[in-house]
Amino acid sequence: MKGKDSLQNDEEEASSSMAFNKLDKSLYAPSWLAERQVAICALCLACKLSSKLQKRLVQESVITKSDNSPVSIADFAVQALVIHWITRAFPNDHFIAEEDSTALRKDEKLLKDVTDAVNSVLSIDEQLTDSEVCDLLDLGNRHMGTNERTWLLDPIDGTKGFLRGDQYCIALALLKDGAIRVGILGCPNLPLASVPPNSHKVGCIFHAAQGVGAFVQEIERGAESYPIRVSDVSDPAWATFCESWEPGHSSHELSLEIAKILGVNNPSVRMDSQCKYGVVARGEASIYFRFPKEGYQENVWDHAAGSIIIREAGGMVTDGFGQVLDFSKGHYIMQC
Ligand SMILES: Nc1ncnc2c1ncn2[C@@H]1O[C@H](COP(=O)(O)O)[C@@H](OP(=O)(O)O)[C@H]1O
Ligand SMILES: [Mg+2]
Ligand SMILES: [Mg+2]
Ligand SMILES: [Mg+2]
Repeated sequence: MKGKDSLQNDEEEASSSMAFNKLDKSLYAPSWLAERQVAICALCLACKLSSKLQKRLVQESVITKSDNSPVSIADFAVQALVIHWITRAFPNDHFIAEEDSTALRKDEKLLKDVTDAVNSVLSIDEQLTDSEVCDLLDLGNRHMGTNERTWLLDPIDGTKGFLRGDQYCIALALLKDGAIRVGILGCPNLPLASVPPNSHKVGCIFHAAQGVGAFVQEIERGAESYPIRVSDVSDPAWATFCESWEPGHSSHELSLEIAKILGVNNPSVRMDSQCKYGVVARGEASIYFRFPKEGYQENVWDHAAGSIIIREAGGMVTDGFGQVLDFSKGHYIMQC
């Protein structure tokens, strides 16, 4: 079964919509085809790089940031690579990304390792210099205007999982006119699972665009996309919920308490990163609970891509009070 709204079909849809567009602009909904194609290509390459780096992980190359969270060569290298790829196609676009070059500019060896890592997946004529890598990283800190096209990037989401050898993902979303329009999650360690005929394979990319639907595919350029839907379980007794692996990121006690009140019988699925959104979007779990400590402000790049994938798969993402999330105010998520 191939998705009715897969990337290939979008091409025809987009060209016929162009004619339609001339008649009535207000009825024309863009399918963000070029953005999705470029972003999927970027994440295919980035997943290849992160998988390589996860296999030869050297703990000494892990730095602790000012908020006590870890960052590795992979976080820097993937951010530079993805921004390089997106900027080539869309040179005027802006970025809000998790990392910057501060640590690398102070450590020659670390910078060289990061540049070597990025160049290991680029062709000979595309090789980047140390200074280009730093500049690309810092494009992630450009402030946006209200209507600018802005990509929200988490180069390695779930860095703790990545360092443990577990789940992590690369998360990219496009914000335009105050709303998330496109979301892509590259999940190199997540099985394709329920997607025949590739169910034995590990590694998948979830992607969605506003009004187009949500899909999953193998981590391969041009791979076929399959539509996904959230679970249709309506009785909480049959529901499965997922939550962070790290108890410091989300209270396991509180989610257990709420699950009991709802009458959920199944044990929780604990997993790092926005892979949880992917698992819910394809119906393998019904709920994702996240209860950080009081005062913690969630970053836009930790939820933007996952949110649109859930919404396009027929689900809902809100804060604890049922309010829709606002990704348009800078680094932090606000309530609408
Ligand atoms: N005290 C805290 N509470 C909630 N989230 C936190 C946190 N400290 C870090 N995080 C965020 O949790 C993300 C990982 O989510 P999860 O627990 O679902 O794997 C981290 O992303 P990074 O790994 O990109 O830094 C980080 O942004
Ligand atoms: Mg981090
Ligand atoms: Mg993150
Ligand atoms: Mg990160």
